[in-house]
Order: sequence, then C-alpha cells, then structure tokens
Amino acid sequence: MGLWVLGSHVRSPTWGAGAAGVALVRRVWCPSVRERPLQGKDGHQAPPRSSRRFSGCQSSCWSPRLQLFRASCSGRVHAKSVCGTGHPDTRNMFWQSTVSPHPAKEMDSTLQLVRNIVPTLAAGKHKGQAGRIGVVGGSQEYTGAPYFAAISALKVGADLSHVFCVREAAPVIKSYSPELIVHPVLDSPDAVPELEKWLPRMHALVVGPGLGRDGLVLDSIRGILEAARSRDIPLVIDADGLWLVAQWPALILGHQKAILTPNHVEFSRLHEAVLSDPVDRTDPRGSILKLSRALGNVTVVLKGEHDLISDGQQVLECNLSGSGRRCGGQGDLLSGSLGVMAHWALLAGLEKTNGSHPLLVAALGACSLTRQCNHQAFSKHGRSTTTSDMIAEIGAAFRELFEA
Ligand SMILES: NC(=O)C1=CN([C@@H]2O[C@H](COP(=O)(O)OP(=O)(O)OC[C@H]3O[C@@H](n4cnc5c(N)ncnc54)[C@H](O)[C@@H]3O)[C@@H](O)[C@H]2O)[C@@H](O)CC1
Ligand SMILES: Nc1ncnc2c1ncn2[C@@H]1O[C@H](COP(=O)(O)OP(=O)(O)OP(=O)(O)O)[C@@H](O)[C@H]1O
Repeated sequence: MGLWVLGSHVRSPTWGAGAAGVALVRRVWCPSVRERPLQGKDGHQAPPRSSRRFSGCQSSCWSPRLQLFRASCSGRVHAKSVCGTGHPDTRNMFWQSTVSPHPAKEMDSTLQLVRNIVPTLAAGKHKGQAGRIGVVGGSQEYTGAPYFAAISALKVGADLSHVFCVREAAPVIKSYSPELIVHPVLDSPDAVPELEKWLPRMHALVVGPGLGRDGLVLDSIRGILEAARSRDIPLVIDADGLWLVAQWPALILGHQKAILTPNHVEFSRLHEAVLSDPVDRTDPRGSILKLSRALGNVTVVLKGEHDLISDGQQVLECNLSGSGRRCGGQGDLLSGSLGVMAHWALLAGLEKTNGSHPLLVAALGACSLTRQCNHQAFSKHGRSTTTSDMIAEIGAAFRELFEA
C-alpha cells in the first residue's frame, strides 16, 4: 500500500464534515515550515523538516485535515505529497510522523475519496449504467494501444467498451477480444457523422491510443473532439491525441471535463506549444500548474516516476511504487481506466469527492491503479512483465486499493 497526501485545495468552498473519515485541509498555502508551521485539527504538530521521510512500516501521516494517505508495511516506497497552491511557489510538502494513535484507521482512510466514487454493484442495475466508454484510436501500425485502453476500461468496471479505429485495424482489434465493440470508421470520409451517431451513448471518450498521425484521420479527430465537447462528454486525451492538441490547443481550451495524460516527452511538446517556453525541469509542479492554467484549468496528469496531477489549482502527487519495468502500453491502461473513473467521479459529484475536483480524484485513482498493477505483475513476472500481465492484475489491484 502507498501513502497518500491530499491537500491545499484553494477552489472549493465545500469542505464538509469529511466523507468517511477522509481528512483534507481546508486551505494550505504550501509554505515552508519556516513560513507557516501547520497544526493538525487534532493538535498533532507538524514534524520537523528533518523527519519528513518515509520509512516503510512505520509510515503514518500527520494532520487529519491535511492529508489523505495510506501507510505501508510492505517496505515499498510510498506515495506522498500534495502541493496545491494558487501560488507559483510550489515547493513540495509532505509530512510524516512516526507516531499515530490510530494507524489501522488511518490505513483504512487512504484513497477513500476514490472509493467514494466507485459505484456499487447491485442486482437492479442495467447494462451500461456503470459506464459506456469509447476509445478513439487504432491505426495500421498500432492496434495494441486501443485494445489495452478499451479492455482496461472494461476490467475496471465499465459495462461496455467501444473502439473507433481505422478500417484496417478493426479485424485485428476484434480478434484480440470478443468483448470489445469495434467500429471501423476513423478513415472514412464520414468519420465525424459516423462517430457522432454514437456519442449520445458514450459516458466518456479516450482519444489517442494508437491513433497515429495521418493528416486526414487527425482532421476527423478535430471534428470528433468538437462534437464531443459540445455534448459535454468527458474526454481523456493521450498519446497522438496530445500531439493533435499541441497543434490545436483551442480544441480543449477551458474544457472542464477534459484530462490530458502526457508522458514527459508529450508534456514538453504541449508546454512549448501552449506557453512558448521550454519546461522548467527544476520545478515540475510549477510547470504543470502553469500548463493547466494556460489551458483554462484543464486537468493534466504528468506521468513519470512520480505522477503529478493538476487542475491549475492544486497539484497531487501519486508516488505509489510500481516497478522498474516500463513496457509500452502502460499509459494505455492508465487512459482506459481513467475514462471510466472520470465518468464515475463526475457522476458522484463534489459531495462524494469532499469538494475536490472530481477529475483529480479520478486521475488519482487511475494512476494508483496502474502503478499497483505494475507492482503486482512485476512480482510475478519480473523483467518479462508486459502490459497484458498488468491488465490481468486489474481486478486484484482494484480490490486491494479500493475495495479492501
Ligand atoms: N502496442 C501498441 O500498439 C502500442 C502503441 N503505442 C502507441 O504508439 C504511438 C506513439 O507513441 P510514443 O510514446 O512512441 O510517442 P512518440 O512517437 O511521441 O515518441 C515518444 C518517445 O519518447 C520516449 N519517451 C517516453 N517517455 C519518456 C521519458 N520520460 N523520457 C524520455 N523519453 C521518453 C519514448 O520511448 C518514445 O520513443 C501512440 O499512438 C501510442 O498510443 C504505445 O501506446 C505503446 C504500445
Ligand atoms: N519511472 C517510473 N516509475 C514508476 N512508474 C512509472 C514510471 N514512469 C511511468 N510510470 C507509470 O507508468 C504509467 C504509464 O506511464 P508512461 O510514461 O509509460 O506512459 P506512456 O509513455 O504514455 O505509455 P505508453 O507506452 O502506453 O504510450 C503511468 O501510470 C506512470 O505512473
């Protein structure tokens, strides 16, 4: 298990009693300790700077109102830290105390916000209610990526998963799985109206996995993004979808239901395109905040050794340990999972996310799930771990993180 900290929310005024014991701070300015020593509601004092480290089994967090976390006894490195801020000073801030009065309880409250958005399974529900997700991607070269994203969406809990791809990719993707609904439309001259027919049934679209960069296909994707946006459909944009957005940022500018999931290379490309500036490598939190704000508070997930998630108001960090294995396709697992979780989080609303932006909670869930899958798969397969091995772990990883 990992340790999570969630703090410094500057937007929501709706801090209530706190869902199921989840502890969040009302507002943290993200100062250094010197500037503003913080005190927990329960009187716990922030530990001195020197003790802000994680130490396996003893990890537990200070400040019930500051943090959302999980301690670990597994010896893995643990997630930490959030630096939310409305301020360009985005120094890291995380806390750890080695003394916890209720470690088990605190363990149990970890990731509670994500758990809050997970819909219950009930006999009375109908097919489709838990999510109808569309993955827009799949080209002559790349058939694995849309498959990974779409099957991940199903395995996380969506009821129906569609893939909209080019004609040539369709039989290949169908042959991977009978569970996916595959539409060979993207290279048709009628791609936009063909896809528009399906939009009313989609709860979220994941745009980009294996899309490729064919000019005609990307022209259609622009039309599809505009159509989806006009219907207020949540959008997860990944891979070649991000390449398109770097050329046409207006496509998602100010779209409050859009999430971008760049890796470092894609992030640099976007940053330079939108801000006309190279990324400041010394300040990743500042960079993600700036990019999100420049895009009108679009949610951005910067993937890497530590995943950073920002809505332009706050920055969350997902630091759950995975493994050293970086096989291709892990990002597709993340984007497909995020499509479902984005739908769930928006449906659950601010009450269930305790006032946090639902898409931040969804992103935290998808990042932690992906890393947990990587950890579990690696413990079985070691160096030979592939994305298919990670997908096989989704059920167990989900239970471990969100249903335990
Ligand atoms: N089996 C499949 O069909 C797969 C297809 N994929 C698709 O392949 C297409 C191209 O994706 P690429 O990621 O290659 O995009 P790019 O063509 O933009 O290449 C990015 C390059 O950056 C490198 N890179 C990634 N993270 C880095 C980091 N943190 N630091 C330094 N270098 C880094 C990668 O090795 C890659 O060569 C996308 O459509 C993607 O969805 C991938 O998802 C992988 C799996
Ligand atoms: N160095 C790392 N350590 C731990 N986890 C990582 C590391 N780099 C990436 N990840 C995790 O792997 C997942 C995918 O990130 P990655 O950077 O591989 O995406 P990507 O390049 O878009 O993937 P894809 O191969 O699907 O295109 C994310 O959930 C991220 O948390």
